[in-house]
Amino acid sequence: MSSINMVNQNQPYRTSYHFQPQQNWMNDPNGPMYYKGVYHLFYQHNPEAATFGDRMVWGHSVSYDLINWIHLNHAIEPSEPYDINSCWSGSATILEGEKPAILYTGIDENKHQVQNLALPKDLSDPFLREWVKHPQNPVMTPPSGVEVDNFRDPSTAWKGGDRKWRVVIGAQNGDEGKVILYQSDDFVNWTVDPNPFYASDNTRVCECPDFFPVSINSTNGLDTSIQNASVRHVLKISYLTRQHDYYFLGKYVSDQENFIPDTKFTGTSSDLRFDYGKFYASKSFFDYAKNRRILWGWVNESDTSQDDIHKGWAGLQSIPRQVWLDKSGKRLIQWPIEEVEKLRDKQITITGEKLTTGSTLEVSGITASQVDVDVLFEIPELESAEWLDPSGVDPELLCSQGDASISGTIGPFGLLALASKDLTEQTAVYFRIYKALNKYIGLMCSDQSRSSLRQDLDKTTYGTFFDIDPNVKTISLRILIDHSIIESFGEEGKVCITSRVYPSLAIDKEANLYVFNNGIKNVVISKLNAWSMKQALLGNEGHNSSA
Ligand SMILES: OC[C@H]1O[C@@](CO)(OC[C@@]2(O[C@H]3O[C@H](CO)[C@@H](O)[C@H](O)[C@H]3O)O[C@H](CO)[C@@H](O)[C@@H]2O)[C@@H](O)[C@@H]1O
Repeated sequence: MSSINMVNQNQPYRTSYHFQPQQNWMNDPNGPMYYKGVYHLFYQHNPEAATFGDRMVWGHSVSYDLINWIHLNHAIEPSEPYDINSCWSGSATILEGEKPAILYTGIDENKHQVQNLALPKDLSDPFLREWVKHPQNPVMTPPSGVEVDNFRDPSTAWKGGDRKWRVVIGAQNGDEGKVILYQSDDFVNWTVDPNPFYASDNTRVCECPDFFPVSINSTNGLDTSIQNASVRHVLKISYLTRQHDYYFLGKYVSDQENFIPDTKFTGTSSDLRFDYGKFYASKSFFDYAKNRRILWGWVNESDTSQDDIHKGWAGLQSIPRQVWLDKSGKRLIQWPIEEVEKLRDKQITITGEKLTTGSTLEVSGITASQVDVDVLFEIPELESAEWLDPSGVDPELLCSQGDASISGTIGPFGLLALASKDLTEQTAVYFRIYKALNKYIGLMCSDQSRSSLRQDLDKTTYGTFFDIDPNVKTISLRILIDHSIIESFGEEGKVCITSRVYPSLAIDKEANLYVFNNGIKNVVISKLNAWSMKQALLGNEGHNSSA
């Protein structure tokens, strides 16, 4: 077994079970799919440097379980006039006869954005190592009313009732952001629909649109082409100007090419997001091996570009998340795929522990820099929650104004992740509970302000509201900690917050984990399980090495 990871020497911030290339820059997940027993992840990669580059390629890795990965050669690289200045994001579609196809954005010789088609050279190779660019490329060029340098990121295609293929592409015209629809009989010749599939004023370009159906009565995923009256659809847009992934639930009528979102984009905290921290340019795929829809997202850096150059790498992918429609029909639920649990090692359990005001309890005996924690808090005195009218209140601002040390009636309570022994460094992921008109609401915060003694980092505090079921009087929190990333899932995946942190003291064995309650009222740890996490395997073909 040879170690081939060139940049993993003395690197406390490199992850153990989150996907990253061996070195250099990575951004968007591209073309995830399942083919002949193998999961494929392609990704935006600059093989030359730890910064975004002007010759972006499609990195390619394969896995049997979405956790342990084998790195392959680049799948798609600039080579032709239609992609000579970069191969940008795109998606995979499985065509009839189980034939995968990739549509990707090429930056052409004039720096215009065009869409290109690539097909596998050898369908009998489950790793799909080689890809052939189609002779008719580019298969789409910027249509009228779309800026030539803002026409990108084709989605996975789906079939309508008329058996024609459809695909959506992100675009911009002036201040207007657009998602435009193309149709094709053969996947090569595409016709633009004159009406935008979706448009939003004052947003500028809609990057990486993703469009998929969700079941109204099951957590199972659905094939992107499903034709069924009892499904809802999700349109996700990555708004460049905000650097967040927003989604809209709605109704799709394929014969009218019409998507009717339940809500409009407001630019306020009431818009639905996959994640209220760092999570961008996400992409989902239907895993027909396990009948589920899986979502990947790019989690970018909070350290400086100079730091990235020094480390020799930048950018992570989230743990793949299974995604389905909440019973309320009003939002999506996301949960780390079950396979991540294979990495669980030593386990610590705490049950029935009362947390009085000001208490801090260490969760010892696990590797706190590399851990999966699942905790259920009981709130015995829910009725005593403070009053809050959430309308017009920005939850992120609320989280940053009152940090984890400031008492409320119920909360703040939660976890202190990647904390130093003296608590001068800590990332607090916590809740506050409020009473609103006819309901209780939770505020979930991830406070990075004390995550590091270093000053030159992005330490933005994140936050979001969610509804609480008053009959249950419990709140759950699952967090995946992996050296420089913390992925937090509140209330069984109703709300997610991902952060990147670069502690200077709380690294490796010096990292600690605590449960705390700074609220006036007691809360109870109904059950806490924490597992040290093993390293995932990540290596080049023919080699094995740890992530
Ligand atoms: O890799 C290109 C694909 O990535 C997307 C979405 O993430 O566009 C990314 C984008 O931003 C990159 O460049 C910025 C510098 O120009 C840099 O600050 C950022 O960190 C990079 O991710 O690339 C273009 C061009 O630079 C910019 O407009 C985008 O925001 C996707 O749309 C592309 O297909």
